[in-house]
Amino acid sequence: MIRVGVLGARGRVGVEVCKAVHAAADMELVGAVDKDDPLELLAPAEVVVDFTHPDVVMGNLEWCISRGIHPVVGTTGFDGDRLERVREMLAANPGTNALIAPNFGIAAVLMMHFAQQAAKYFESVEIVELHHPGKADAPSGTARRTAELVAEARRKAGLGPSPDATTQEIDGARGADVDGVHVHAVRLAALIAHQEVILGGEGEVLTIRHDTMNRSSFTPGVLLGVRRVRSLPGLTVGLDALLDL
Ligand SMILES: NC(=O)C1=CN([C@@H]2O[C@H](COP(=O)(O)OP(=O)(O)OC[C@H]3O[C@@H](n4cnc5c(N)ncnc54)[C@H](OP(=O)(O)O)[C@@H]3O)[C@@H](O)[C@H]2O)C=CC1
Ligand SMILES: O=C(O)C1=N[C@H](C(=O)O)C[C@H](O)C1
Repeated sequence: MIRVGVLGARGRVGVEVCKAVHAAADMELVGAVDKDDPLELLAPAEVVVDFTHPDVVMGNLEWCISRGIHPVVGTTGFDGDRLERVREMLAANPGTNALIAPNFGIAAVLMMHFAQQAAKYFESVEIVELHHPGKADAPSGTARRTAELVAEARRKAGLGPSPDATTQEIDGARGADVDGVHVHAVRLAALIAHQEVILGGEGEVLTIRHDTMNRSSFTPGVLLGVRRVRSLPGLTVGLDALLDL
């Protein structure tokens, strides 16, 4: 049995993760912690799943890693600096591993992978992510990671920036520039999490779209991460590394 703790246990995703861990035959839910609960409740855990908030996740990681607990992190807001700090924490605590994935949905991971594969064939690419209005970070972690993957593929293919003649603009009209890829963030009541990667070439447009229909969609990926994190040395970023793509 894997002893699992959950941080953000009363949140939109945390509730689903607790249910999934509880139902898994090879896992025991040993601690379910939310805001203002003592982290010490997680002390019996081997693996802690974090779906909290970008403002608090680094402190949670420090607490877990310094105790030899392997974190599986869905919370977003990670940039290169944050990932480097996690690597340093892990280096100071050998034998402890961490998995940080901007999206645990299998279809979402495939959408990112397909976008990366397609990128080299198109002159233009932009990303539109659409989320519920309760989301703290923009652009989403998924959009940020997709933009990085697409940008890497374009660089490898020798492609320059997507063509764009804009010389006059209201601030933000062209979205955020993530590694040279324009990313647009929509926040709208009734949505959960959605993304379109729009690729344009010679007389053709390819749209790769992903829709999250409910938050239980994240749990198979989270459980896979919980099962694997103890044997993945150091820091693993993205669920794709576990999916034999
Ligand atoms: N990687 C992935 O697949 C996915 C990632 N996410 C990300 O996960 C994060 C959480 O999303 P979501 O569940 O929608 O958010 P919610 O706000 O619904 O849940 C977060 C929960 O964490 C609690 N919390 C806040 N601070 C702490 C703390 N210090 N310790 C413990 N719990 C705390 C919140 O309490 P309170 O409300 O009182 O502040 C809340 O109950 C976001 O960053 C989101 O982008 C979301 C979906 C999928
Ligand atoms: O906040 C959310 O809801 C989600 N966050 C993640 C992200 O920022 O990419 C994953 C998914 O989009 C849902």
